[in-house]
Order: sequence, then C-alpha cells, then structure tokens
Amino acid sequence: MNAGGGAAFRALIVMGVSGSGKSVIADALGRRLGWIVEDADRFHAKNSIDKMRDGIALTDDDRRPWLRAVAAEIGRRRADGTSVIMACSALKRAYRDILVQGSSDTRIIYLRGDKDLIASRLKTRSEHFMPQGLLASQFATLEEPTEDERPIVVDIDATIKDITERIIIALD
Ligand SMILES: Nc1ncnc2c1ncn2[C@@H]1O[C@H](COP(=O)(O)OP(=O)(O)OP(=O)(O)O)[C@@H](O)[C@H]1O
Ligand SMILES: O=C(O)[C@H](O)[C@@H](O)[C@H](O)[C@H](O)CO
Repeated sequence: MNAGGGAAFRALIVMGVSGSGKSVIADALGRRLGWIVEDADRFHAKNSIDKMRDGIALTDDDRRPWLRAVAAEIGRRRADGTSVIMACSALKRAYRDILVQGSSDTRIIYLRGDKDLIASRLKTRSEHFMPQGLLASQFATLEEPTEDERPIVVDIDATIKDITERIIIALD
C-alpha cells in the first residue's frame, strides 16, 4: 500500500466535523502507511480563516474554491504517484464529490461522533482558529456519507491507536 516503489496511487479523505479528530487520525495513519499527510485547512482563503475565527460559519460560496484547491492538490499527488491522506471536513455530499470525482483510488474515512464528546475534546484544545461555538453549525451542515460513497465509518469514542487500527483493517 505504500506509495513508493511504483505502488498505485491512493488517497484517503479523513472527514468529519471540527474536533472529530481528523488531524490526529490523519497523522497516525500517515505514520502507519508512510503516506504524505495534508490538512485542507491550509487551502482556505485568509478571509475564510478570519470568518471562522470570528465565529461565522462558511457558506457554500466560501467553500467551493477551497474544495477545488484541495481537489487540485490531490490531483497533483495523483500525477506524481504520491499517495496522500487529506484531513478535510468535507461535510456535504456535494463537497466530497468535488474531492473524489468518482475515482476509485480515493476513499472517504468518516470520523463519527456525538456533539457532547467532540465539544468536550474541543474544550481542551488550544491554539486553533476554530471556535467551539461553530460546532453546532458544523453538525447542522453535516451530511453523513451514504453507502454508495463506500465510506469507512469509524466511531471516535475510542483511542487514537484503536481508531487508526480499525481504519487500516478496513482498507482493502
Ligand atoms: N480518539 C481521541 N481520543 C482522545 N482525544 C482525541 C481523539 N481524537 C482527537 N482528540 C483530541 O481532540 C481534539 C480535536 O482533534 P483534532 O484537532 O484532530 O480534530 P479536527 O477534526 O482536525 O479539528 P478541526 O477540523 O477543527 O481542525 C484534539 O485536542 C485531539 O488531540
Ligand atoms: O468546512 C468548514 O466549515 C471548515 O473546513 C471547517 O470544518 C474548518 O476548516 C475546520 O473544522 C477547522 O479545522
């Protein structure tokens, strides 16, 4: 499964609401698989980061160019054959469609958890632009992936190690 040595390109989109653990799980998967790890947050326009910092939820119009930039990055990785794990909220089906583009080399990993657990984790997180106050809107926007998206769904009420292990086992 490693990207090196001519192995086929693969991409994993680690999705879920803010605080669901995308960054920590993407990092842990990256260490296990030896793939590049990227965070979609790095592709947000400054205006979008400022909005979120001010507690204002992004709109579809804010997210569209961002998702296209994330998709372009995945496309670049595909072109040079470097498998990648992308941490990206990808809350709606239409957003995921921009990222996946019907490619069977790209899998969705959905980190599923309830609001109370995630809120409690966000309380202890510091130095992040995303305020806890936006969690309700993240859940309101969330469209859970459906079976036809072939998602790997993992319950986040577990240790980072166990969640990572479950994802590795579910990858085919
Ligand atoms: N399974 C877990 N067990 C315990 N703590 C966890 C777990 N997963 C994540 N956390 C903690 O919860 C917080 C949120 O995790 P993380 O920053 O990875 O979420 P995120 O989905 O990337 O958030 P955002 O989208 O806002 O960047 C962090 O402090 C992280 O260490
Ligand atoms: O679509 C969105 O609303 C954004 O991507 C957010 O989810 C944040 O960027 C992320 O959660 C903070 O890291």
